[in-house]
Amino acid sequence: MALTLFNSLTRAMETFQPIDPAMVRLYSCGPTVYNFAHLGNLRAYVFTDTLRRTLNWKGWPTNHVINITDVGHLTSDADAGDDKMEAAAKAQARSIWDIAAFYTAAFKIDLAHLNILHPTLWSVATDHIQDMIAFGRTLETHGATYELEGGLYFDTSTVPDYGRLAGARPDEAIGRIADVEGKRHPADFAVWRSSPEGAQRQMEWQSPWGPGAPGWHLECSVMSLKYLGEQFDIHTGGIDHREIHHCNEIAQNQAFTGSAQTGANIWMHNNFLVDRGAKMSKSAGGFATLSGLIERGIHPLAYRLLCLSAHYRSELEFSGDIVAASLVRLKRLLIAIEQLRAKAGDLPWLRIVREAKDSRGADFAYQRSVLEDGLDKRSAALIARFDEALSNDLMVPQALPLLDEAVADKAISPEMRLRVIASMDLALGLDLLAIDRRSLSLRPKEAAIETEEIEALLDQRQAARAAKDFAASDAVRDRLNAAGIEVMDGDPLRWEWRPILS
Ligand SMILES: Nc1ncnc2c1ncn2[C@@H]1O[C@H](COP(=O)(O)OP(=O)(O)OP(=O)(O)O)[C@@H](O)[C@H]1O
Ligand SMILES: [Zn+2]
Repeated sequence: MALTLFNSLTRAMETFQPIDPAMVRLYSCGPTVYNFAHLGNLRAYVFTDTLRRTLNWKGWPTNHVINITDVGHLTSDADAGDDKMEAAAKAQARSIWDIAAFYTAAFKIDLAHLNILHPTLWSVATDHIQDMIAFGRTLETHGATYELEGGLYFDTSTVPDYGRLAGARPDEAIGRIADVEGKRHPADFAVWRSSPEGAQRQMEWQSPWGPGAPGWHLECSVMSLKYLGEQFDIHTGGIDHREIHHCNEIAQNQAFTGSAQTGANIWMHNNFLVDRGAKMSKSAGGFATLSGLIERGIHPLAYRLLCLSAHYRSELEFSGDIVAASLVRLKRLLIAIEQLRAKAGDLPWLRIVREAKDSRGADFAYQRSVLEDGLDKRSAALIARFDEALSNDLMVPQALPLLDEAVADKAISPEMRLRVIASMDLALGLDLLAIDRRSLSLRPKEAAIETEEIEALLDQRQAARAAKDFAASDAVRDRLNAAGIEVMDGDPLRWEWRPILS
């Protein structure tokens, strides 16, 4: 089935046609590593991972590059303020290199918790300074820049359709500030920022424009070009990047190549995770992190499931209750899968499912051929409907219920149902055959009770209810509540509990 994707550039659904079907080239804007990623940032990478897994599931190998921004991202995307890395280093009295190494490692741990596959390549901005300088020189020789005291600036009037991605009219300033003396147009931006006279930055390099550091937009243009070529298939990022960062990348790409090509055929943007109770911003501080969720007893894959429950182009609301509900949904799924596994016996194909985790961009054709070989008609129909949902601009919320259908369809043998689930999970990444209900039950750090005790009390409560001793069953519930555990009874599969989050 053809894959249709929404292209932010044309604002239309397009049939995906890879430039080279033997290797789809995909670039994702990576994190700025000056702090822990917040849950909103991580939604962007669950989206990217779902896209990449979908491509692999549909038979395309991907060369997937994610960058690490360890220099150049200013506190305002609109080209003003301090470098986020410099500011964090100052605030924490640590070296930038320390900060970058620490938060890069923390980011990769978050991704592993979310079962996000490693890209083919991590590219670190500070490893590419000379490439960036060379790129800037070319922009200069192509007449796309001008020099100011603050550094080398890109002249946005030199590209004919500047801001097309943002959907802005050429006479609109797209919310820029013109506080840099001599800037010709508010939208012009720094390609290279010179170090201010007398003030040495922790991170600075010699350049034809004096000592300084690259602009944030330059990094992505340079690294995508270096590893994926002048025109590649798909570029991803959060919706906030559509307005400035990606417009500027495109402008640089066009000035560099001297063509109207934007750098990527398809530009895709995930919408935001919003928390009505708190600001989802690294710079603002006080944000929700994945490790924070884990400490409160929420398994990270419950957060992944929450991300998958909304289409990537819709806003997704976050709250303690919503993610706790997602944990219950995942638990129910795992209980049902456990029961299927008990009936199915040995699953010799599990090994290849595990190995898919190290794929680094390889397609899943082999894994799928093993899993789907000899499927009966009903199972094949489920897979076909799953394919249809994913192929419709990654309509994962419509694909998820098919997992439940696969679990429940008694007309299909348990072993075959499990193979269908395993194939679907290659694209969904919920790790359904690697974790079980028990591994999902993380005891909240603050909880005054051990998991075994919770389970034992639940059994007691179930027995009391069966014996119609409601006073005893209520007493157990109250005890659990007091320890920060909410009891959900009446579940036909098994009584459950979840941490009280709000
Ligand atoms: N609330 C959110 N929901 C979804 N994606 C988001 C959200 N906030 C940021 N993103 C995306 O997360 C990715 C990583 O962003 P990055 O590390 O550059 O964050 P940042 O801009 O420094 O953080 P912040 O803006 O929160 O201070 C980007 O693709 C960005 O668009
Ligand atoms: Zn970028």
